[in-house]
Amino acid sequence: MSTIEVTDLSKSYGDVQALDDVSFTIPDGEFVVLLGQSGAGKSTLLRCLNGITRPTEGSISIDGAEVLGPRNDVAMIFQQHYILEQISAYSNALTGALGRTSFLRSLLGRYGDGDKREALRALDTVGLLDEANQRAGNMSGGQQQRVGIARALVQEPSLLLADEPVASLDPASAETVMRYIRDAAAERDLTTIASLHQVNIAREFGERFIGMKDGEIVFDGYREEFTVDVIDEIYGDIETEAIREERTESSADERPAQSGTQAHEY
Ligand SMILES: Nc1ncnc2c1ncn2[C@@H]1O[C@H](COP(=O)(O)OP(=O)(O)OP(=O)(O)O)[C@@H](O)[C@H]1O
Repeated sequence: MSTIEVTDLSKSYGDVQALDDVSFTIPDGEFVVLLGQSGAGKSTLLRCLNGITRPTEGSISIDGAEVLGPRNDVAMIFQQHYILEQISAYSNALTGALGRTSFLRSLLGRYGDGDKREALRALDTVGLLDEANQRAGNMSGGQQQRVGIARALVQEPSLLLADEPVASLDPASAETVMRYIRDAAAERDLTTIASLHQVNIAREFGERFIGMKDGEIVFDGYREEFTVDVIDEIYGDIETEAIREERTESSADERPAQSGTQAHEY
């Protein structure tokens, strides 16, 4: 649980302006979804937030302390979960405690009792307690991603970042994984920022939405303000054309109650 303050953040790679004067504040425990077309700057922003990438200008602070490099209290979930396939789900989850375990102890697999309890609690949070001893390589893509979430939770972060965490999953698994991320964040009152490219999933799980385009923030608001027009602004007409067409058809049809269900999702 942390307050995040991003102030006048810019990042350029040579001539490419990946982030352009980005500022926002996220209060304790908020669940924020980051949206934008490919190349909008989402990953760059997340990498700056976890200290992997140094901004060209501006600053980020977590609970008043400036981010100057990678921190143990910031955990990241990736599209590729990078779990170790040869070992169990439980052992994978335990590696989240590496940051607070001496090299020798981790080499010998001697984690503290508190860390072991935390690994089991995290596996329980993501619905994998019964599969704790299963070899990670034998699990489905969605389960492996949930192991990655458990590992991030064992890190005991105060900020959870997720970069396209469900992009490589089928729609049903994507929903399941997002539900576990959201529930884990709620259970631990964990400030969370997740970048997503599926608008439907973003709408379903987001509390606050930050829309990016060409490195700038073009929208920052809550569910009730996150309208089809806003989605147009973020993505151009591509994502919403079908929805608008459905709406036009259903009103011409004078049978709105039987129109396509997707239109009601927006
Ligand atoms: N290491 C890098 N070196 C050079 N250019 C980079 C680097 N990382 C990102 N960029 C550029 O910065 C811009 C923003 O990229 P970024 O990956 O942050 O966008 P994104 O919104 O996360 O896109 P995607 O959804 O495709 O991952 C793009 O033009 C990208 O090519």
